[in-house]
Amino acid sequence: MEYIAGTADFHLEKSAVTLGKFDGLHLGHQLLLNKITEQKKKGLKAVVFTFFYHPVNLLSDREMELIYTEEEKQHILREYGLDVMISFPFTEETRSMEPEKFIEDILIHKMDAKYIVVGSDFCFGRNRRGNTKMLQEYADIYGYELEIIEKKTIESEEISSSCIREQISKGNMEKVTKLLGRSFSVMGEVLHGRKIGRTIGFPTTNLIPEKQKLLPPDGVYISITTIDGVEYPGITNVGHNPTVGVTPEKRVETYLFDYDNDLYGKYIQVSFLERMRGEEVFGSLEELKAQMDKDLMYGREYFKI
Ligand SMILES: Cc1cc2nc3c(=O)[nH]c(=O)nc-3n(C[C@H](O)[C@H](O)[C@H](O)COP(=O)(O)O)c2cc1C
Ligand SMILES: Nc1ncnc2c1ncn2[C@@H]1O[C@H](COP(=O)(O)OP(=O)(O)OP(=O)(O)O)[C@@H](O)[C@H]1O
Repeated sequence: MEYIAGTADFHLEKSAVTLGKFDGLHLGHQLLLNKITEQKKKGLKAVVFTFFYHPVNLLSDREMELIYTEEEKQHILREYGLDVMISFPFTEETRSMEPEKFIEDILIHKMDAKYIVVGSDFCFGRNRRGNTKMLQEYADIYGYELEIIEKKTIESEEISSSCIREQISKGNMEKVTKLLGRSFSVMGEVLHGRKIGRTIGFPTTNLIPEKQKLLPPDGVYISITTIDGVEYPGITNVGHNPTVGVTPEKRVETYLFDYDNDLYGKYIQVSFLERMRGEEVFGSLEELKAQMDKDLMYGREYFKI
């Protein structure tokens, strides 16, 4: 998959495009992604057009937390069979672009769009004036086919990135899995920890997620870790390890059942299945170990292993 980021200087030929923020790549988004990958049969390139936001949201000045980082999004889109991911700079200039100009300059001239699919509430351009009606009006003029998808719902609730972010923040991981159509995960390179874990019989893989990455509340989770395409069950702690001295950054630490190879430097994916408990401060390492033994038993029962 080609990744075009941070530049408005690109040119594609014959593309099938979907547009939006696509944070989470949830079940609703997947409907659109399936539509554009279907167009590959007709010789079109499957392209996802997203905006790259600065860590600080231009509109609210608050730091935005995202379900997936840019890098994670790329991994998932590659798995879905996309040809191109565009991460277009979201600047003052882009934000104030008239929607007609966006269609002409970006969709037609830069992307040569022959097929466009968006959700029914999709808005774009200055003051979000561009919408599906406008895209339809220009379809014949520029010769593209437009498909509009009704918002996907689950139990009469609309699926959106914002509602998924809310559920992640509450630690409702089973609900998150339902809405995403896959478990929420953190991907990254395994870093060296303080090597205390192994002294109490719990060696762990350490990930330090980017600041922008939204995480579920600190605590312990049932997890599955994917390493080189193979899935390993385990239990994961999210937090600052207060018992052994608070770490400066938040960590995602996983104890894998029945795995004892060296993982330092490997790129892994840790998926969160169920929240077990909050992160606690124990009086000693022995007390922490006793609780981790209980976590381990619960985890083994969960996976029936
Ligand atoms: C399943 C699990 C549960 C954990 N629970 C806690 C906890 O409740 N409180 C805490 O301070 N640390 C907790 N930790 C983190 C441990 O403090 C940490 O794994 C240990 O200090 C080893 O860190 P190291 O990898 O840097 O050596 C937990 C870790 C795991 C894997
Ligand atoms: N539930 C859904 N069903 C079908 N299409 C959707 C759904 N949610 C979003 N889309 C479409 O997917 C594209 C990307 O959506 P986008 O990520 O911008 O919005 P969102 O998922 O609703 O997130 P937010 O909650 O931040 O508004 C848009 O074309 C949008 O209309």
